[in-house]
Amino acid sequence: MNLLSEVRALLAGGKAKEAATTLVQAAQRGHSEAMYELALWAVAGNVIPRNLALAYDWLGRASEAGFTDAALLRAYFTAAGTGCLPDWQSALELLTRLGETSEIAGRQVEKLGQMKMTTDGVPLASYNLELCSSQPRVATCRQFLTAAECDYIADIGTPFLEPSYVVDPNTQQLIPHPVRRSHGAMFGVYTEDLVINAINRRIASLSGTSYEQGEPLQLLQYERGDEYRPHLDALPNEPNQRVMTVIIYLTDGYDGGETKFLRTGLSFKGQKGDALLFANLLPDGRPDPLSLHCGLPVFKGTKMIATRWLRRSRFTYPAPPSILGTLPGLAA
Ligand SMILES: O=C(O)CCC(=O)C(=O)O
Ligand SMILES: [Fe+2]
Repeated sequence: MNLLSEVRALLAGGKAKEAATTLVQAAQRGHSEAMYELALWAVAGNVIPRNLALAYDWLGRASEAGFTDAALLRAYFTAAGTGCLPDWQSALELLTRLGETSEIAGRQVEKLGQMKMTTDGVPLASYNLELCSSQPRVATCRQFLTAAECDYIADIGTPFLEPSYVVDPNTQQLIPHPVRRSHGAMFGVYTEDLVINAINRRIASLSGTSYEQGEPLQLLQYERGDEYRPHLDALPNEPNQRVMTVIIYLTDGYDGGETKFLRTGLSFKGQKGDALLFANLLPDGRPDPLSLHCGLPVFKGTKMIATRWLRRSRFTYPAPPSILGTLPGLAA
């Protein structure tokens, strides 16, 4: 059995401490895959406590040991400021060096080279916003992304698409999502990259928010008959509310599938690359009932969108409770 299989078997057998100890010892011996795995554990936080700085450190060691996946993730962490201070320039340098041998990195470097931004990753763009409605505030920005950028999001996210299901709180079984019939994927910590990060920065600049306020970019795919039934994007009893939503249309040429605000009648169907922005809250911070909207059923073709929900302040997923209280062998 190889080392990671052994670690996983220990974990599955309820021996979390032994699993973590084995992993840490292998990482300390210079086993690059173990270093990478340890970094992933430190991000996930379900076995050992979440520790992003530690994850960043182990990603660094794994990349020095020549592990490309670790180097790619480290470049992204460097750009996003995950476990370190954000440093776009260094991230791009890391990625460019990786691009000499890694096709994935090379493609990212090429895409980034086509974007207008400062050396610090600040987008250099002016946006032509057209107001569609003032209550709720809805605006569009035509050709917010290029066709190539839309294709990139769809390409990178497609392998992660899953049917939209939720866990039934009563039975703990997976059941179809009550509001959405579609396939979805999230660009989280492991799947966001510098290109998606740069797009998220552009979304922040378009919406006048900071990059940190965004939830992970979501990819949604609707085939014939799929839809997003009427809903509010604002969450019940949430102090860090979703103040705004940005939807980018990644495909066009499908029938049906308009985004519709049911209480005002406003309906929008973006062309590939267009963005729709809307406010979800009333001036007093409560969810705005007029922001009730849906994605109407698709009749023909495939609709793909990218959605980013923007919070009032910095958004981070809370760390899950971890099985172990400390990281064996490395605890201070
Ligand atoms: O599919 C659409 O047009 C709407 C999507 C939506 O409401 C959302 O992502 O929050
Ligand atoms: Fe929505």
